[in-house]
Amino acid sequence: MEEEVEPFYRELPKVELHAHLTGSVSVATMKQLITGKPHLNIKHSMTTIRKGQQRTLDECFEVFKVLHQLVDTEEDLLMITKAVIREFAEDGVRYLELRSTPRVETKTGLTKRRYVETVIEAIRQCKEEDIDIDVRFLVAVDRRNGPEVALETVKIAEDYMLSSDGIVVGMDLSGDPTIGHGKDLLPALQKARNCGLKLALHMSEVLSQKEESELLLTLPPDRIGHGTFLHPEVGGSMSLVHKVRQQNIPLELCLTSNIMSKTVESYEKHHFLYWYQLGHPCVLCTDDKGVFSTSLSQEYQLAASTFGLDQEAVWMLSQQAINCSFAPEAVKEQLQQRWAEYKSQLNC
Ligand SMILES: CNc1ncnc2c1ncn2[C@@H]1O[C@H](COP(=O)(O)O)[C@@H](O)[C@H]1O
Ligand SMILES: [Zn+2]
Repeated sequence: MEEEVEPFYRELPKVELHAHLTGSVSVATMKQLITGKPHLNIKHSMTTIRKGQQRTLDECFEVFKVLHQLVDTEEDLLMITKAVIREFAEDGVRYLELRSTPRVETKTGLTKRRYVETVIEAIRQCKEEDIDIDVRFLVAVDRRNGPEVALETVKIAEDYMLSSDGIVVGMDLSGDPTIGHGKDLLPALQKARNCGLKLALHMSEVLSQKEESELLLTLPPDRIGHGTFLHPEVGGSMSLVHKVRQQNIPLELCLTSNIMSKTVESYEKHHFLYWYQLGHPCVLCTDDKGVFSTSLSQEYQLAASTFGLDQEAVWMLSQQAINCSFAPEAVKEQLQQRWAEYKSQLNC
């Protein structure tokens, strides 16, 4: 898979803004985890969806349950986080926002706070090891767990935003989109926003979420994950499109994820084209690079070949992502400079 990506896409500096930690665990790391826990009797086919294969979104959430069994100690969590960061860096990602849902594992003593602290520790260690990537953390709310857990998670995120030297920058809303309703989570998300946490919310990943998306847009979120069914041609509405455009809310678009989990029929029919043609900020992302056997450079290459983007256009797409990030302004400026240097080297 990796060899299929042309050097231009690998060398292109990239910003990854939508990556779920557990879903980003690579095949090599999964092998290591599976070998270390033979009693779980987990087979490889249960953790990765290979190229050309598809699963329903429901089946994808079953895969996450298996992965969570494999990652149940602080040690595992530290190891996978560092491996995922290294892999993104090797793929040319220079700025990464990782998101993950804090979990409790009573058997091993893992608590939600230790979970967050361990991810932060892994990010710090990578920095000390001089891995060439700036990593931030979005604390995730799993929608299936309801309003109380959401409020508890906001409190945790707020505490670490204040004590992590800028590593925790925001929150994510994710989880099975067919379970729970955004209206119950609105107070928690409002609270997060009010205390200065940025919001990246999965919205309209499935068709039935029109009303919920209207409601979430009142916050408003700082970025939208997927937004597959926002526009009227696929069952969304002009009102949703207007609100997203008016507020200039960037979309995090994950081509392979949507095709493999069958919410989009084919690459050609991906809603990237709709929003890109409107000139709306679109950021290419991987979602779950391990589960969906992809990489960010591969996603850029796929977008370019599917929608006929030349190198200049691909470059602009990658550069535009800097401004959509939750990095402080000074960091954005540094990244812009780096991008400009790369551009003169690549001559595109
Ligand atoms: C495929 N589309 C998707 N839609 C919605 N939520 C998703 C997702 N892919 C991943 N997640 C969310 O990320 C968790 C795994 O990473 P963490 O354990 O948090 O690191 C999943 O349990 C789910 O809540
Ligand atoms: Zn996602």
